[in-house]
Amino acid sequence: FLNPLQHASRGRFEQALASVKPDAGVTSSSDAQGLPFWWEAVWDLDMMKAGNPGEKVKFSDIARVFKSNIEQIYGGYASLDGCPLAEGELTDIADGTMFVGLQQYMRDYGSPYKLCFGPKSFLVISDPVQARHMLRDANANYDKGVLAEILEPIMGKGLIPADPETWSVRRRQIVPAFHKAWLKYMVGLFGFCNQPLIESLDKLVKKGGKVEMEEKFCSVALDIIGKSVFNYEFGSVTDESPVVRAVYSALVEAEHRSMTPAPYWDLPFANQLVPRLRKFNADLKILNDVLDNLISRAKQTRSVEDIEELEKRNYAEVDDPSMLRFLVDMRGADIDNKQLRDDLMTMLVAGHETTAAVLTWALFELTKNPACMDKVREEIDRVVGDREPTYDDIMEMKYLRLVVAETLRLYPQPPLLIRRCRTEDNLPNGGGREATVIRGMDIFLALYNIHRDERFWPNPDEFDPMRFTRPYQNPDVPEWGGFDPKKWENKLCPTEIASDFAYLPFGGGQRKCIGDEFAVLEAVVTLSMVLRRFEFAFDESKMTNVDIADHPMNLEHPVGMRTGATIHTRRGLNMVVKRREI
Ligand code: HEM
Repeated sequence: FLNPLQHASRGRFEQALASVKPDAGVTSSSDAQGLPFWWEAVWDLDMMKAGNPGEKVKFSDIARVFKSNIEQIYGGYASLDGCPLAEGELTDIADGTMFVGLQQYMRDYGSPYKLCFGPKSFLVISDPVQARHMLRDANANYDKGVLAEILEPIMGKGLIPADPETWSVRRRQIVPAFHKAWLKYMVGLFGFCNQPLIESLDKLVKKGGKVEMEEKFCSVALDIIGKSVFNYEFGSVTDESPVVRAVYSALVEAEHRSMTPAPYWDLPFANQLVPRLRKFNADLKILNDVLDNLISRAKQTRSVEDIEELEKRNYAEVDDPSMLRFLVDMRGADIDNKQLRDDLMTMLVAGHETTAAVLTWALFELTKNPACMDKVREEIDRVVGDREPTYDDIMEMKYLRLVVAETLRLYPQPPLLIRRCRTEDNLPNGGGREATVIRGMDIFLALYNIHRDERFWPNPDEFDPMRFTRPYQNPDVPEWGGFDPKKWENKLCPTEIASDFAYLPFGGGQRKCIGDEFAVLEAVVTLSMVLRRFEFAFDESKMTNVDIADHPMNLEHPVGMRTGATIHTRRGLNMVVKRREI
C-alpha cells in the first residue's frame, strides 16, 4: 500500500506545493533538513497502520494526514503531531550508542521531537511531565509496541512485553512473590552467591591482578537470579556450562534485535537459513528445556497455600525459597506451564544484565572519585565489616544506597523506554511543547536525557550521591513538582514520586519495575562485599587515547565499557585488583 503511494505522491504533492507557494521559503523543519514532506505523511500513515493491525487505513485518514501535513508545513510545523523532525542514521541505532545522539537532538529540538530512520519514525520524549502523563496518567493509551514484537520469541507473554490484558492478570499474581520476608531472605542468598566471586578475585590477585569486572558482575548477577527465581545453580562465576552459554546467547540476540530496525527473523525460512538464528533457536531450546524441567518438578511437589500464608513462611526452614515455588504454590494462581516459563524467562533477562550494569558503572564511578570511595568504605567497615550484610545493615548504609541510586541516574539501563500509542493522545507541554500522539506512533522515552537535564538535576553530569538529600525546584518548569527528599524517606532509594518523574531508572506508573528493591539490595550486598576486601585501579594498558570526559558512554571509552546495552561488542571494565589492607 505505502510504496505506490510514496511514488505517486511525490511529484503531485511537490507540484501542488509549488503552485500554492511558487517561491515559498522553506518553513518546515523537515524541509530544512532535506526531508521531503510527503515522507512525513507516509510515516504518519504507517503509524496508523501499525496501530491498527488487521484494519485497513481509511481514505478519511489518508486525507486527514495529507491535509494536516500541508497545513502544518505552512504553519511552520513539521508533522501531524506538531513535532520537529530529526533525521537519524540507521547505524546510530545499530551500534548501541543511540541514546547519546538522542541527547544532542533534545538540545536542538526540545521535547518531544520526531526521529526518522529511513521509513521508520519515533517520537522521542525527554521531559518528566510528559513522562508522568504517558507512564502513569494515560498509561492505558500505550503498550510496549516494537519492544513486545522483538522480545516475544524470547519472553512470550512475560510481564515486560505482555499485552495489557495478560499483564493485568500476571502482575497481580507476581507482585506478592516479592514480599518483605522473601526479600530479607534473599539478602542472605546474595551474600552466599558473592562468595565464589570473592574467591575468584583472590585467585586473580595471585596471578597479577588483571580482571574484567563487567564480566564478573554479569556472572554473579546470573548466579543470583538463577537461584532466587527458579532455584537453579548456574555456577557461572566458576564455570561456563552450556546452559550459561545459552543464556548469554539468548541475551545477545535479544539485544541485537532491540537494535535492528528490520525484523529479519520474521522472514520466511530465516530461522532455518540464517546461521545466527539457527544458533539462537538451539540455545533457546536448551534454556526452555531447563525451565520446563524445573517447572514440572515444582508442580509435582505443589502444596497449595493462600497468599497470606505463603508470605508468612519462615524461609530459614523452606527447602526451596525460589519465586517459582511461590508462584506454583499460590492458591488460585494461573499455572499454565507456558505462561510460567515466559514469566521466569522475563525475570532472568530483566534481572540480570540491568543489575550487572549498575554494579559495573558504580565501580567505575567510585574508582574515578576517590573521596566517594573513601566514604563508602568507611560506611561498610563501620556497619558490616567482614560479615555478610543483612537487610538492616543495608538500611543503615545510606550512602552506599545513594551511590547505587546516583549510578542509576547517570547510567540508566535501559537508557530508553519503548511504547506505542494505542489511542490518540495529547501530551502536556511540561518543559517542552504540547503534542498530539497519533494512534500507532512508536515512542522512545529517553530516560538518559531526563536524568542528565540541568533543568531537573543541577550539575547533571557530576557524580554526586548526596544530591538526593537536597530538595530542588525549578520555577521555569511550573508543571514539574521538583525533587523532595522527604518523599523517599522510608524507601531504599529515591523514587520517581520523589522526583516527580525526573528519576526513572525503574520506570514509573503501572508498568514500573517489579524487581526494583531486589536489585538495589543485590547491588548493595555485592558492592559492600567486594569493596570491603579489594582495591581497584583502571588497567592503563587497556586504555585507548580517547579522553575520558569526552564520551562517558562511547564505544571508544578508555575502559571500553558501555552499559550492558550491547554485550556482544563490549570491551568491559578492565581493572587491576589487589587485596585491601584493613
Ligand atoms: C538495576 C536493576 C534493574 C533496572 C535498572 C530495571 C529497570 C526496569 C525498567 C526501567 C522497567 C520498566 C520498563 C518499561 O516501563 O518499559 C522494568 C520493568 C521490569 N523489571 Fe526491572 N530492572 C532491574 C532489575 C530487575 C529485577 C532484578 C527483576 C526481577 C527479578 C526485574 C523485573 C522486571 C519486570 C518483570 C518488569 C516488567 C514490569 C511490568 O511491566 O509490570 N527487574 N525494569
